[in-house]
Amino acid sequence: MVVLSVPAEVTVILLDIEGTTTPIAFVKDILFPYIKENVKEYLQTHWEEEECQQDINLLRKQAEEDSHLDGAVPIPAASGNGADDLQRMIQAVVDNVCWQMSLDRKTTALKQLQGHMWRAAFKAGSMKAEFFEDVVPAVRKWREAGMKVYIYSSGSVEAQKLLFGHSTEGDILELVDGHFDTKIGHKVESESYRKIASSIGCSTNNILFLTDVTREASAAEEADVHVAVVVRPGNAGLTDDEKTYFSLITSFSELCLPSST
Ligand SMILES: CSCCC(=O)C(=O)COP(=O)(O)O
Ligand SMILES: [Mg+2]
Repeated sequence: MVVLSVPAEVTVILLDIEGTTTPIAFVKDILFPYIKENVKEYLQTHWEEEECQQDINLLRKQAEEDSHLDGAVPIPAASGNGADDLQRMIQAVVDNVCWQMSLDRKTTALKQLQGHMWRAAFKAGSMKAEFFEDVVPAVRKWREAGMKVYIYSSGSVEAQKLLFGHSTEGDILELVDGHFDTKIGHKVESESYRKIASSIGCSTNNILFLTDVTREASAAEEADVHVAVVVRPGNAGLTDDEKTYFSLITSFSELCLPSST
């Protein structure tokens, strides 16, 4: 088995979700279709609720920022014109969500609404999150060895907790020391990794970040975070240069901690 030695200064392992702990297929074939199929009904049912109104306000703000983009869908403010007005707004939100999802955008606004929508399905037990089989045993081992384990995903912290709390491996939320999402910054910006280190209370070089996306790995590395790119079935292919440049792993079991034999 190929082994990647974890540098001695590493005390924190920071994990991406989609393509790293969890198959991209689970996200693309289960989580995202659920949103597309249910968003209209969800908005009709929850429109008056404060949480839903906050989500819509955030989406409207994002739509304003996106107005220069090709195909962007604006979300009008209420004109106070009764039921027709409401249906027009709901349709605009649906169209905006579908447009963002067609581009796999990682905006905080989209991710927040998605997290709130998945809540019902996870809590009802009709959806269970998938993890690669090496993930749970490796994370347990790292924690036993004294490592802290954090998550950094574009999915909202609330959505992350749903996945870890309702997985095919059971409730594995206790295996995670903390969660970060795009509220701390985007994953392709190196400043996000400095902020994460500061929030954890460590130096950036105490962190090892595992991700499937090389742009995220480069941003982390620019902040002096150690990185390894995770190669999983269904992940996007890497160029020859990327394969040469980055440390690659295909399973968490390939990581060898400093004290391990
Ligand atoms: C954790 S929520 C489900 C996945 C998701 O919406 C997403 O955007 C995952 O992105 P990641 O940063 O984990 O690759
Ligand atoms: Mg990912």
